Amino acid sequence: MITVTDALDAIFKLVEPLGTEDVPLADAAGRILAQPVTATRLQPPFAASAMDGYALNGVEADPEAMFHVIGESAAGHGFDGQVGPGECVRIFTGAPMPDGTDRVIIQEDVERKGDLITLARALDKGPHVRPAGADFTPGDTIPAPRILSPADLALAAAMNVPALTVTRKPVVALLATGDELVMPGEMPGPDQIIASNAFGLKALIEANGGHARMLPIARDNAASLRMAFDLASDADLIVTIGGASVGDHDLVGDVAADMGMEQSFYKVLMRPGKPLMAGRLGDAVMIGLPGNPVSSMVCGHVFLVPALRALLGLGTAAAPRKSATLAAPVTANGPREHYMRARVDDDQITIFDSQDSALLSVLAQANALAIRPASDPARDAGAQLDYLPI
Ligand SMILES: Nc1nc2c(c(=O)[nH]1)N[C@H]1C(S)=C(S)[C@@H](COP(=O)(O)OP(=O)(O)OC[C@H]3O[C@@H](n4cnc5c(N)ncnc54)[C@H](O)[C@@H]3O)O[C@H]1N2
Ligand code: MOO
Repeated sequence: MITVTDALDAIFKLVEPLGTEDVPLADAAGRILAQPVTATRLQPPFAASAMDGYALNGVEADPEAMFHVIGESAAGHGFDGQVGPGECVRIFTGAPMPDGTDRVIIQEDVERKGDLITLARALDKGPHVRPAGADFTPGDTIPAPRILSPADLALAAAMNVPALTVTRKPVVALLATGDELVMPGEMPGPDQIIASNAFGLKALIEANGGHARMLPIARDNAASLRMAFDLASDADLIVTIGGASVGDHDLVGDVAADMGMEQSFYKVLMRPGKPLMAGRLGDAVMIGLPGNPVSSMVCGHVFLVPALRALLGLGTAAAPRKSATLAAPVTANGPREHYMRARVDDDQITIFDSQDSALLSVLAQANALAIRPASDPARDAGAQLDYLPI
């Protein structure tokens, strides 16, 4: 058995960042920017008013001074002329500042009669002008790689870049295995249960930039498993669920090996998740998850999400950990790194009593996986403990 760190490194060795594609801005949210975006223009492209009011030369802006209104500058329709001493231009937010002006007096500080304005005795500070290029100038970039946020897309749009080069979405084939499984909504036989794992994993994959494709459930025989593997041959990542352990009906490893899977490792010093396997099958990376529902989700957080990030060109790093204060003492841990369902509230971590890897209800209450290192000694309440937010 290998450690979690060695298993993750072995998975990273199997994974290469995927190629790129161009997508329109409107479809780019959450995608991974693969090439930096570079501005070729100024924003704003001219000095612009930040308020509705009157543009004038700031040195003349004395309390109660009077000015002639000689024109108007609105957003999309600037004022072409020159503004001289004693003159001003009616101006609106976003409009170009006319030549000869450098300050906007907000209209609340102005009394207007016909074409004459009088400034108030006490003036708002101003100048309420956004200099040309205040937001960005040619050559400014949105660096890559990054997960495109709503703000990034608005910025790229302002830079007049209509399409972005992003990393192709990893296609993940999810292959549930087991004679006991039926799909949600079907009528299970007396010895059957509902296939749940692929739904949690699909959500996890898609929240992390992948495209998950659920294959039909494979039965516990070689022919059915082979057929399912064949359906997965175009995937970047094949994720099997179940059939990974040592029982007579656990055939995933054998069938994959018969189909040419080059195994990288099998069995990891962790709890839950011990029977994890990984390797290369044709052009795809294969990760074989244990079938116990919580084991498959824990391995999803610990291995699948970092593998997706590596495929997306976001680097090779373990899922980021945080730390919190133990709310209650814990006993010594065994020889496997233990990922324990827990809740973190106000920086206090409470580990649930029940840690059976079949209990999804406990997972659904958890917002963290507390991490007990292998052979970690007993710890008192108040000690710090690492966890993965989930
Ligand atoms: N003698 C030993 N037995 C077991 C060992 C061991 O080391 N020696 N390891 C145990 C551990 S740890 C795990 S984890 C399980 C993993 O076994 P498999 O990967 O072979 O999983 P299955 O036997 O197929 O299923 C286990 C459990 O999970 C249910 N399951 C499977 N797939 C799904 C699904 N898609 N949705 C919902 N539930 C699923 C399945 O019905 C079983 O109850 O092996 C231990 N045994
Ligand atoms: O490792 Mo199993 O995944 O403990 O339940």
